[in-house]
Amino acid sequence: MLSAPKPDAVSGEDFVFAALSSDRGSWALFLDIDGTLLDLAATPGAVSVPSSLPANLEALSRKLGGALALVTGRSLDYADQLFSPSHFPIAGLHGAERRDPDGRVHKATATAEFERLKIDLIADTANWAGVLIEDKGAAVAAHYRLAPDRKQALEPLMERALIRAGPNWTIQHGKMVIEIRPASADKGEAVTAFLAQPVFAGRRPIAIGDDVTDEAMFRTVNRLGGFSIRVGPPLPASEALGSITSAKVLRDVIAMLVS
Ligand SMILES: O=P(O)(O)OC[C@H]1O[C@H](O[C@H]2O[C@H](CO)[C@@H](O)[C@H](O)[C@H]2O)[C@H](O)[C@@H](O)[C@@H]1O
Ligand SMILES: [Mg+2]
Repeated sequence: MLSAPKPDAVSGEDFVFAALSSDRGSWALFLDIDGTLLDLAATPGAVSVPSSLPANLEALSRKLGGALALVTGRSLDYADQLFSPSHFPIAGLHGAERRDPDGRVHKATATAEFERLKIDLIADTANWAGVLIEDKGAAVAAHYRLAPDRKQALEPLMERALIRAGPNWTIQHGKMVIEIRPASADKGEAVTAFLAQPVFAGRRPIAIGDDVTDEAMFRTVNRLGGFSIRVGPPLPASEALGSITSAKVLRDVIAMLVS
């Protein structure tokens, strides 16, 4: 439930612009994808990647000495396709998958039971108009953006699916979506893992995200003396220290930083 804006929230765009235009050697940047770099769309497949964005991110990454990573709930492979031909260090499935700056890939694997429960979820919701099951390999998302009334019915369905998945998976709530994701790592742990690597080590992290899953990386960067930014209105319930109005404003700031 949305509540009143934080009165003391810092302007995220001013902070990012000032920090990354003057002191690039000190900062590392961790960027969520959906709702942060990209505008939200009606379905996962309907997102549009502005044609200048991958090149602008590459240019910014170069200015940061490579210390820029994408940290997303998408699968690593799907997120890579979105930004193709660019390839950034990336964490997928909310932190459970990762490709490090040296190219090493850490993948999460689905069990046979997990594969079966995904098939059953698709069958169980086949007649629920507007509900979309997204198969992400070792995670699965039940989207209800096109059928908000189905949220209540999806919750127990996903809780039962989680029991079948077992203790190595957990529920992840998000914007008009209920997911089952590997419990092995969250976005905060993914940020910690990146910061342990030479390209990122010793830098202060800035994390930018828009959703519940991003709170884990906000907590991590706040604890490490970095800065956290929520895209959207500042919320008392969020641990982000600053806010940016929209994904478009963030993209404009990135474009200005590399122009
Ligand atoms: O961590 P993120 O990069 O923000 O990914 C979170 C989820 O994003 C996608 O779902 C969301 O965006 C869709 C496209 O705009 C939208 O239709 C949906 O309602 C949102 O929940 C993606 O499909 C999920 O797999 C990600 O976990
Ligand atoms: Mg997001």
